Amino acid sequence: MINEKQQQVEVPVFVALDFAHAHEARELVQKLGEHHSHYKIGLQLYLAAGRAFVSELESEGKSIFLDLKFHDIPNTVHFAVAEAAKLGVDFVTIHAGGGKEMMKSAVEAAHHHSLPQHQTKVLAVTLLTSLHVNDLVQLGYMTTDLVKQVQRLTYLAQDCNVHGVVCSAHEVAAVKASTGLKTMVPGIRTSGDAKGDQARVATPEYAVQCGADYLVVGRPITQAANPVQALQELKALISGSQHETGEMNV
Ligand SMILES: O=C(O)c1cc(=O)[nH]c(=O)n1[C@@H]1O[C@H](COP(=O)(O)O)[C@@H](O)[C@H]1O
Repeated sequence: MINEKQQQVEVPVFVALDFAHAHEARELVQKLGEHHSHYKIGLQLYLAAGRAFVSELESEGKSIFLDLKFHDIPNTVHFAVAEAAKLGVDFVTIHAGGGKEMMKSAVEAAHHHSLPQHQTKVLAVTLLTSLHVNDLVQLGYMTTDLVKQVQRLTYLAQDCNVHGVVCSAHEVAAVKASTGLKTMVPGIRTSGDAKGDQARVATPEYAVQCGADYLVVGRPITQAANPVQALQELKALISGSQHETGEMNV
C-alpha cells in the first residue's frame, strides 16, 4: 500500500558516479548542475580519485554517499568507518553479512568520529540487487525467499543501530513493516533501460510507492545520451508517483 506520508516527502536520488577518472565524474556533476546535490562515490572512483575528490564535491555543497561496502573483522571496519566519518560523508556502507559485532563497530565509529554537526550514517547492505534466488542456494542460505533473507539481515542491522539498509525495491515494504530503518534502493530502471548485471530491478515510481527513502541510480543517467534529461525525467516520475493514489503498479 502507498504510504500517505510518503506523498509529501522528497526522495533524494543519489547519482552513482561509477567512473574511472575524476574528470569524467566532474563533467557529469557540472552537467547536472547546482540543483542536483546527491552523489554516490563507489569503489572504482574512490580508488581512482580518492579522498581529494570526495572533499572537492563536498566543498561544492554536495551530499556524498561513500559506498565502499566494508566487510572485514570488527576492528578493521571500525577504523575504516572512522576515516570515512572524518571525511564528512553523509552515508557509508557496510555488509550486513559481516555480522553484528562488525556492524556495531561501524556504528560506534561513525558516532565517535563524525565531524561536529555532521553525523555520518551507516547503511547495511542486505542482499545485493544483482543476486537471484539461485544465488541464495549457492551461498548456502537457509531460505530461498529473498524477502525473508533481507528481513533477517535487517533485524540484525536494526539491533546494531544502523541508520538504514540497502535493498531492492521489492523488499522495501517488508523492511518498513518490520523495522523503523531507512531504505536506500539501487537497481532502479525505467521500462526502456537495460538491466545490465542487476537482477532485482524496479521502476522509480514503484520504489517510491513502496516507501523507499533514497534511490541510487547509475547507468540509466551516467550512460544516457542526455544525462540531464534522463535525471529530469526520473525526478518527474518520482514526484508524479508521490501524488498518485491507488494500488502500486510494477
Ligand atoms: O550499495 C549500493 O549502492 C548498491 C547495492 C546493491 O545491492 N546494488 C547496487 O547496484 N548498488 C550500487 O548502486 C549502483 C547501481 O548502478 P546502476 O545499476 O548503474 O544503476 C552501483 O554503483 C552499485 O554499486
